[in-house]
Amino acid sequence: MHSSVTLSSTPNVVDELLDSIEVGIVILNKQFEVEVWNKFMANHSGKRASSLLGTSLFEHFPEIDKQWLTAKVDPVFSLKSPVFIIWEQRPYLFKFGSSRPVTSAASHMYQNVTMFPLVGDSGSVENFCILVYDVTEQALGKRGMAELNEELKITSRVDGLTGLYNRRYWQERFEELYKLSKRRNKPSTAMMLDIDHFKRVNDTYGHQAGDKVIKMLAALIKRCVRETDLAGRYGGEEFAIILTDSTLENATRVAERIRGLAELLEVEHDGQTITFTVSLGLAQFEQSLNGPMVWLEQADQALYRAKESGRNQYCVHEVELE
Ligand SMILES: Nc1nc2c(ncn2[C@@H]2O[C@H](COP(=O)(O)OP(=O)(O)OP(=O)(O)O)[C@@H](O)[C@H]2O)c(=O)[nH]1
Repeated sequence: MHSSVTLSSTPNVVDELLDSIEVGIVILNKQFEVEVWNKFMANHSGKRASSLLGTSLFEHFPEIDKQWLTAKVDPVFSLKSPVFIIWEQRPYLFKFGSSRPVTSAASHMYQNVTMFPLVGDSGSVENFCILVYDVTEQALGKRGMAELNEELKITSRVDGLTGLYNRRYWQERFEELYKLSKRRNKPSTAMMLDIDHFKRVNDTYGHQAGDKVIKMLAALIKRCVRETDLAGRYGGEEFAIILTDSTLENATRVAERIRGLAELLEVEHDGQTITFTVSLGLAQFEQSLNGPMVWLEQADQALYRAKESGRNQYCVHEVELE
């Protein structure tokens, strides 16, 4: 028998109930001395009722902040009202291991806790009861859901083949970046990049080989730009990159680096070696720009000129050419 509570009529039934229920039941007095400690509590804490009864709860559970719990319990005595602590607020009151250590991803038991007054014959509150519910499964379910949502958010932003931002998300971020550039007085440069004669790659080596080329080029682009730059797959074999805090001059160096490395890249597919080149167009942000798409269009026009001028090169948008 673990509890010390006795009801005059049916003590054994009450004790059996206390010990068979899958909820932690603790009764404490005003000094936080333990009066009832049911089997659930004994099993999960590894502390038997006999070693706790008549002693302060805080002696046995140093993880419980005495000041915090005392303040939390105050309404139970002063207002005779119950108090609830849910796992989202505080994952647990008693630091118990997870009840399913092998199958569960939790290292501890998540708990919902209810504390309510026990009113004595005199009408005053001498004791209070703490109910501890194991809500680990529920908490993990909710946490798992949040992680799943996070994963979904990422996959909806990223292009599956290249790991770069997809067009929709890139566009969203680009518009924010444009607004930021309008407010800040720092140079940024837009870069459009397109693989030359990509149709030939597909036609000669097959679509899968083409995909491999796109993937390898994306990896090369990632290596050449800063983490703070905004790089996205804008179309099939077309990429858009905003080089933030970068003047046109700096951007031409990045463009030349990408161009040179792409030219040297050898993509192996089915025992064959594929080489290719890229063309690029650059346009620096100007305060006079009339919207983000105008900026991007300028880079695209520069790209078009690079193609027209023989490919495997970059061209720059020049204001006087407008
Ligand atoms: N393998 C593969 N091919 C793609 C993908 N997206 C677009 N393409 C192909 O890319 C080719 C683009 O061809 P075009 O726009 O005519 O241009 P190009 O052959 O690269 O020639 P220029 O851009 O003028 O140098 C088309 O054949 C598309 O089918 C993709 O995700 N994977």
